[in-house]
Amino acid sequence: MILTVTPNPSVDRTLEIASLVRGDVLRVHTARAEAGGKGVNVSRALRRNGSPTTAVLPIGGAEGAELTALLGDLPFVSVPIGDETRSNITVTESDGTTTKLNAAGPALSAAETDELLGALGTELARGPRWLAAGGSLPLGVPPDLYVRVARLAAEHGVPVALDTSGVPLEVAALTGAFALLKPNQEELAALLGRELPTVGEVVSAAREVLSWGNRVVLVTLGGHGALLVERGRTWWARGPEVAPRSTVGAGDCALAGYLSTDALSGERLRRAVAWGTAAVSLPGTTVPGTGDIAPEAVTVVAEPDPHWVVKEL
Ligand SMILES: Nc1ncnc2c1ncn2[C@@H]1O[C@H](COP(=O)(O)OP(=O)(O)OP(=O)(O)O)[C@@H](O)[C@H]1O
Ligand SMILES: O=P(O)(O)OC[C@@]1(O)O[C@H](CO)[C@@H](O)[C@@H]1O
Repeated sequence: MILTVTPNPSVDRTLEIASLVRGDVLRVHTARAEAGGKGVNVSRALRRNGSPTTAVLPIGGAEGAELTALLGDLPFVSVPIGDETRSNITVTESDGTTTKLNAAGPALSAAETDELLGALGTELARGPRWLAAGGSLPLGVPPDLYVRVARLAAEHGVPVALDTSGVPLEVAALTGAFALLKPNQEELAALLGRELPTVGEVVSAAREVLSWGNRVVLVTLGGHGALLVERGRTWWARGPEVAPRSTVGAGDCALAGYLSTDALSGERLRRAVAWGTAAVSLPGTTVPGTGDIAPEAVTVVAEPDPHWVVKEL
């Protein structure tokens, strides 16, 4: 079983339009609402592919009631909060451009934060294979929440995969307490404070993160696939070119794909990229099922050429 925790989940509202013109009245041709937030998406992707999972999350207000309904048959444990769960807006254009407007979200009191950790502790005691924690933190929650999450998981011997950004990532990564960190290229660049335009530069940044004590870094590179960096070993995997429909949640699906198997590293990376690639072809925050995912179409290279360019400057 894979447990996930999402301190700041959302109702993801997606508006599909022809093209975005600032200041105009634009016609929406499709509108959808899905359960969102990074851990929630990891759970949704695992569930859709038959892997047992439970999501832990705070839920409040009318948006929270809608989120609960949108979770459908996903096993979850929710902690009631006084403030309202957020809605995040995505605008996708017909050329595949995705624009996202993420709300700050509710404020959580210290007692609500403790209740969330309490609920997580109860689920950790059931002995999940992994805990995947992810996303921004709600207002009022100290930036070291993921450090507390890692400590709690360590008490139960559960490895933690973390996907967050900004200060919570910096604070967490520096403790070196994570079995896996999943930054995208931008998040890793922000963490290290430098641009990472080539495979070699991404790999040395990831190695720096490993030197703090973390065990594995999975760097997602958008259309360039993903790099898996372990101590002394690196793999790069890329999927076939696809016409993106919405990139929202692709990183979460990649993480779910990685966690879904105990295969050897290169194969786990292949699965991550296959799940991520499948996600971008689907609208909104829709997660792919087995019919969408094509691991055989993914190329995996061990010890890739460090000179390959993965970001134009
Ligand atoms: N334009 C694209 N074309 C093909 N595959 C893509 C594209 N964008 C993303 N992917 C696939 O999805 C994976 C995750 O993408 P990305 O690096 O954008 O994650 P992310 O920024 O963490 O996403 P999010 O935060 O929205 O979940 C990539 O490793 C790749 O396999
Ligand atoms: O604001 P955060 O917590 O950083 O990100 C939230 C979010 O953008 O992440 C998911 C995609 O990864 C979406 O479902 C959700 O809206």
